[in-house]
Amino acid sequence: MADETVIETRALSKVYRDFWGRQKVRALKSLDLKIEEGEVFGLLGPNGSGKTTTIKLLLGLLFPTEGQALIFGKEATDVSKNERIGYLPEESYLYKFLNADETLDFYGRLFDIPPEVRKERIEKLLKLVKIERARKRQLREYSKGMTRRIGLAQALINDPDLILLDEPTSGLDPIGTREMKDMILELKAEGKTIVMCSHLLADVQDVCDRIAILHQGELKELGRVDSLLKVADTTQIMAKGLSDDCKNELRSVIERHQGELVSMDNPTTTLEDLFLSIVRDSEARPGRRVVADSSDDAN
Ligand SMILES: Nc1ncnc2c1ncn2[C@@H]1O[C@H](COP(=O)(O)OP(=O)(O)OP(=O)(O)O)[C@@H](O)[C@H]1O
Repeated sequence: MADETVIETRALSKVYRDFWGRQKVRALKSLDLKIEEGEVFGLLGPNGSGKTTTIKLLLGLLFPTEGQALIFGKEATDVSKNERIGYLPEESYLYKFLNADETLDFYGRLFDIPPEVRKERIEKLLKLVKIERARKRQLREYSKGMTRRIGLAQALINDPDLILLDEPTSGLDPIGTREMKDMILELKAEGKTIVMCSHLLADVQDVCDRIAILHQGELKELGRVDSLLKVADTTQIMAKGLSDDCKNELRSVIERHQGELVSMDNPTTTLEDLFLSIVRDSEARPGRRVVADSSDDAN
């Protein structure tokens, strides 16, 4: 990793002006950022914090008011860098009367990809986004999850080295979300660099190596997810098959060493894992139902 700096911003700033050129909003204030090859990078922040503005500046869709945005060492406004970029906007505007094959073929032609390479790439992408079986259906019949997946395939048609994803999991159910996260990790394993912005913090935590948190156009935090989330002065031990005697002994060892036992519990799984295992189980054993037990009801 870290062979090439894919994105570098230097004091990148954006002021939106109104029709008469008067200053309206300082959307981004002096952003300094470096994103290296092979990273999955998350851009976080509340509504209006400057995430979309940053993405648009990186894509060269907006001109900075001050500062610089460099992509693969070139100015973001240099169109030649577009060949190495894939972009999934929050809403994909694809032609609803084309099917998946036709859609990918259309975008492949826009990039001047030779027919043989195009054919091979379309096969690979339909497999990656798992819509091979629906490839001949018009996009207007697609569910939200399928629409998001074909949007991703479209963003990848030029085999980009850098992929920008705007809210990749928004509106997806937990299964669609898990699949999208797995696809992001697959792309990372292929060596792609990925920048995503999202409000869904658990999704960001699952896939991102590093994050930046923006607030009111300013960078407030930047770092590796694992180190930012590490609770420095607490030790977690996970063990299986401990007897009550052993647990008591552990308690007294901690006491003897002047430590404070915060908890000694059975760990809980995540709601995502629980949901996915229930759906998988239901697919494997259709017709099985849970009869509500009054003790499980909320009081
Ligand atoms: N074209 C524009 N003209 C004027 N102001 C704009 C324009 N686009 C965005 N803004 C303002 O710039 C600020 C940053 O907006 P931006 O869309 O970058 O935020 P965001 O973090 O992507 O928000 P969200 O999470 O809601 O998508 C906001 O105050 C917004 O109102």
